[in-house]
Amino acid sequence: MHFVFMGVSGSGKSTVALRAAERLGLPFAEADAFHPEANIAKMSRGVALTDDDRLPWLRSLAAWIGEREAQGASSMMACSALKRSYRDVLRTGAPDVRFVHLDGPVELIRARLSERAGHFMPTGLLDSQQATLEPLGPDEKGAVLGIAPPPEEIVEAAVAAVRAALAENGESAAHGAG
Ligand SMILES: Nc1ncnc2c1ncn2[C@@H]1O[C@H](COP(=O)(O)OP(=O)(O)OP(=O)(O)O)[C@@H](O)[C@H]1O
Ligand SMILES: O=C(O)[C@H](O)[C@@H](O)[C@H](O)[C@H](O)CO
Repeated sequence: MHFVFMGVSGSGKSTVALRAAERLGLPFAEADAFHPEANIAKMSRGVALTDDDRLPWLRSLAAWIGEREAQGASSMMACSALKRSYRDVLRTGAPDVRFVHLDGPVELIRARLSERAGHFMPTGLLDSQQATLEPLGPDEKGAVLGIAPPPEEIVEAAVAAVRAALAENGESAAHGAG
């Protein structure tokens, strides 16, 4: 089973998913690290990516999930996955890909982004991220977590949700996808 922490830039995907993956001993991918240089350059200039910019990137992420699946491992990823069609690409990676949407008020996210240092993503792209975001549909497997609490609390909730999902499937994180 594979878990993608999704949400707009600044929603806390990297912060929460990395710590949850460490807690659960799951392999982790930071989707930002898979962007081609042209995409990073574009976002750094304050220009939003298009569907065409994102497609090869999403395919490379689906391939990463597919590799973990082939190894019999579960996995965790931090990836904006803003549109359903993007999540559809990620779902091609393995039979069971689930999403954890980190969701909260845009002004809270803007405040966090304006304080974040050393990241290529300008705060000015947040409105475009919000406009592009399509929340999970009722038929999409996953969960929504609020981002107001401190990170440790969200990590705790995420770990519990992932453990519950794995247990329902008769899997345990410690042994990968059993
Ligand atoms: N629950 C939280 N409470 C307070 N600050 C937080 C919380 N979660 C994340 N942050 C801070 O908010 C900023 C954005 O978080 P983070 O970089 O994890 O977001 P992201 O969704 O991965 O963003 P991007 O997609 O742009 O990489 C960081 O400076 C992080 O330390
Ligand atoms: O689809 C996108 O627009 C991108 O994935 C962005 O969301 C960034 O990569 C990330 O949020 C910035 O750190």
